[in-house]
Amino acid sequence: MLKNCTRYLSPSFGSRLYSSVSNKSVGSYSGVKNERGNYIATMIPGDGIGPEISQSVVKIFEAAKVPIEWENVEVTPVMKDGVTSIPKPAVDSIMKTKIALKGPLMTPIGKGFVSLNLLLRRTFNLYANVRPCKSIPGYATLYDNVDTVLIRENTEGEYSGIEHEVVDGVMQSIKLITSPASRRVARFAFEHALVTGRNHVTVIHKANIMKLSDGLFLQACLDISKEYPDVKLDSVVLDRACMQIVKNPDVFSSTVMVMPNLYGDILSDMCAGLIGGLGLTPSGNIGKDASIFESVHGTAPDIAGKNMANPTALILSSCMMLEHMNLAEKAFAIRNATLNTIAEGKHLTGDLGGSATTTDFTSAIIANL
Ligand SMILES: NC(=O)C1=CN([C@@H]2O[C@H](COP(=O)(O)OP(=O)(O)OC[C@H]3O[C@@H](n4cnc5c(N)ncnc54)[C@H](O)[C@@H]3O)[C@@H](O)[C@H]2O)C=CC1
Ligand SMILES: O=C(O)CCC(=O)C(=O)O
Repeated sequence: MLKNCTRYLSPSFGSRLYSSVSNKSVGSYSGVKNERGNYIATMIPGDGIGPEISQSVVKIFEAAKVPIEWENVEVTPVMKDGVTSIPKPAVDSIMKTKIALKGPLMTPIGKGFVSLNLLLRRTFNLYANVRPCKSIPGYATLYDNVDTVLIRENTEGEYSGIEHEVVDGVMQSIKLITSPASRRVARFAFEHALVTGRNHVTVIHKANIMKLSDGLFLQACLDISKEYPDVKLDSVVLDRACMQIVKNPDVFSSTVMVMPNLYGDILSDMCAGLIGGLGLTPSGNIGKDASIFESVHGTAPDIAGKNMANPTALILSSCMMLEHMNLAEKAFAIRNATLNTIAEGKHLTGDLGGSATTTDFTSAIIANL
């Protein structure tokens, strides 16, 4: 059922297997090369720092001779029958290519159009959001042993977007949890645990308080675990998990955490903080028919347009994308060059305490390829 798992071992950085599962029924890439021997991938440059960091990936892919041609599309809010939608050229491109790299998209706070990031995930049924977070050798933080893999349900939960005013001064947001969505993300987590050799799944929940919704999520994981007798299952309530991760992240370094949507969003930013910040953490939104890879961070409006952004998170996301496309050698080369550049410490961007520009850092990675 599963392809053999290859661990990508780097002499300097050890295993950093970020790739998603390869079981077709759970989500794998099915694109084909064109007549020039290249795959076509959709590029959504995004807002804020998005165009700067996506340009960095484009340059690195060119230098590394990655067999990919980009199809650039913009994602801006368009109204269709009174509902916010994704522009048709973007939808058509992803339907065709089945794979995309996405810069961050801005969402207005407390008003305005719905999140286009969430809309993309729902439009393509990208039900599992894989967010790995691993300490960067040579970049010292309080911790040198972070190695977490977090899988977030990506289509419902607190992010269903069902909100209304009950009466003046009383608002209600619905947290929607369904058995099918919980079971499919649980199955993804078990498949991921198998292919990465972690062989352990930890459900993060608040079923002590949200007995029905989180209770259903937890039960779905328990049910699916019966199909995976070789994978250990346990569960931890969210608050305790947060305390344990900041006290000793190693506790979670041999398990795959799976959780409802909002918990995954918050915990993954917290994990990013343990290794040096949001400039460093990648993610993959995986679906059966398409997948979109993106940084965990947002548009960083405070530094946008200043050539100051750290492109590492998007570069590592692009490496996850390459692994998903079975281009593991290219992923290995680019990831190593990026991590080597950080470890050398000569061309660090401002978020890591340096003064290099995005373009300086990118050139240093290319020199290290
Ligand atoms: N998946 C996506 O596209 C996401 C989009 N957003 C959106 O982004 C906008 C801004 O959100 P914020 O809350 O300000 O979060 P943010 O992640 O954009 O920024 C938080 C802080 O981290 C820094 N930062 C983030 N990425 C960085 C990078 N690559 N290099 C250096 N520094 C970096 C920023 O400068 C800022 O100080 C909002 O509209 C939000 O809705 C937020 C998170 C994810
Ligand atoms: O869509 C947004 O603006 C924020 C989304 C976000 O933080 C996430 O779910 O990763």
